[in-house]
Amino acid sequence: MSTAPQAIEKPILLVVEDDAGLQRQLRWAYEDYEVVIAGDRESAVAAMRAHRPAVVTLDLGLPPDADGATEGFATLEEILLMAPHTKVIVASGHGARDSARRAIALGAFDFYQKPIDIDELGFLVGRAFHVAQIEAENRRLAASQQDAPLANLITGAPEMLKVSTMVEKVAPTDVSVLLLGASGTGKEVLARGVHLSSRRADGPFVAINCGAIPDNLLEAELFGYERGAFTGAVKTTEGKIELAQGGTLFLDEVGDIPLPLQVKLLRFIQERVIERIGGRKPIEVDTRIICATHRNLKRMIADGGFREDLFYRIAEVTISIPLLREREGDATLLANHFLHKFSAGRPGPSLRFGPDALAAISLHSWPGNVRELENRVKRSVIMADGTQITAADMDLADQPEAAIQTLRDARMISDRRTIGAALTATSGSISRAAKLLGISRPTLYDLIRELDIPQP
Ligand SMILES: Nc1ncnc2c1ncn2[C@@H]1O[C@H](COP(=O)(O)OP(=O)(O)OP(=O)(O)O)[C@@H](O)[C@H]1O
Repeated sequence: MSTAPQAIEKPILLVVEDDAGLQRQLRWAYEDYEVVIAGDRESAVAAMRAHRPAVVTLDLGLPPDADGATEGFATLEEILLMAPHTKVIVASGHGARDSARRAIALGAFDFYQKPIDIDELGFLVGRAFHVAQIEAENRRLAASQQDAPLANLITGAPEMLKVSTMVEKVAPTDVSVLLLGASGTGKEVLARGVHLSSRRADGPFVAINCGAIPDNLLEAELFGYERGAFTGAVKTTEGKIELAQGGTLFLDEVGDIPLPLQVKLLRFIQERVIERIGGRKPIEVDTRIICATHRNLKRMIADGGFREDLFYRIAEVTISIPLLREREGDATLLANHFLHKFSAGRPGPSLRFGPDALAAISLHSWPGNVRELENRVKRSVIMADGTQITAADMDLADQPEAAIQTLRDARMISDRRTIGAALTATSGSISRAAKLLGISRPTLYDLIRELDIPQP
C-alpha cells in the first residue's frame, strides 16, 4: 500500500513587475517558491495583505510612472510600513544606481540591475528567504524569553532554582504567598514572576512598599479615600488594593504595617471587600495577595507586633530567598549580566572585569544583595578608564578586610543552611530539628535568633 506524498507548502514569493513578458518568465523560473504576481502598487499591497510573503522582488518602474521610480518607491514604503520585516529586492534600470542606493536607504534588502539574470536573481531571493527565516526565528526566541515569567531572574545556583520551581508551582493556584528575604534579594522580581505565571497575568501588578510610607498615610494609600474625607483630600482617589482589581497586589515589607491597619487588611482578605476612607459604599475587589518581608514575622507575633491570624492568611505558602552570598557563583554571573546591561550602547571598546574586580566580586559579602551588586556595577561602568573594570572602580578595593569578613560569613552561611534544612525537614519543629542537629533546644533558639533564620 502506498501513501500519498505529503504536500509541502512552498514559501510565497511576491513579484511586483508590470512587464507581461517578464511576469511569465519569472512565474515559471522558481519552482521552490509559490510565485504571486502583482503588476502595480494597488495589487502589490493587496497581495501583501493576502499572502504576507517574507520576500518580494520589486521593479521600481511601475505604472503610472513606468519610466521613473516614484511609484516603485511609494510601493516599497507601503510594503515596509505594513510588514517591516519583509525582504524587498528592488530591480533598477540600467545606470540607475542612485535609485538603488535610495531604495536601500529606505529599507530595501538588496537590489539587482536589469536586464534580469534569472540565476543571479534566484541567488538573491534564496539568500533573502534564508535571512528572513533566521530573523523570524530570533524574534520568536526573543519574544518567548521576554514573556517567560521568570525571564528577569538570573541565577545558576541550585538554591535559587529551587525557589523558582516553587514560584512556578504556586503561581497557577490562588494561594497567598509570603516571600521571606533580606533587602535586595529579588523579592519583587519573584512576586512579578508569580503574577506573570498566574491566570491574572493580563491584570495589573500593583506593588507597594509598606515600609517606605509613613504610618498615617499608609491607610489612604492602601484603601483610597473619598473627596473631603480629610483635609487635603481634594478628589476621590482609589487605593492600591482597588487598583489591583483582577490582578496581583504585592505588599512589600508587610511586617511594617502598623497593628490597627493589620486589622483592616485582615478584614479585606477575609471578606474581599473594602471601603475607601470617608466612604460608605463597600467595593468588592478580586485580587491575589503576595507579601514580602525581611523581618521575622513569627518573632514579631510572639512579641505582639504582628497578628497571628493575618500571618496565616498571607502565608499559605512561604518561600525563603537565600542571600546573594549563599548562591554559589551567582555574584559573578549577575555582575556580568549587569555589565552587559549597563554598558550596552556605550561608545568605545567593550568593558570587562579585571582579575582584581573578579576576586573582589566573589569575596565581598554583599550585605545589600543583588541591589548592591547592580549599583556597584553601574558605578564601575561610569568610573572605568580603558577596557578593564578594577576593584576600585566598584569601590571594593579593600580586599584583606573583605576576605576576613568572608571567613566569618562562611561559617554563618553554612550554619544558616544546615539549620534551615533541618527546620524544613522537620516542618519547623524546633525540638526535632535540635535533635537532628545534635544541639539543645535553647541553643537552636539562640542560633535562629542570632542568624535571623526564617522559620517555615
Ligand atoms: N536574580 C536576579 N536576576 C537579575 N536581577 C535581579 C535578581 N534579583 C534581583 N535583581 C534586581 O535587583 C534589584 C533588587 O531586586 P528587588 O527589588 O526584586 O529586591 P527586593 O528583595 O524586593 O528588595 P527590597 O526588599 O529592597 O525592596 C532590582 O533591580 C532587580 O531587578
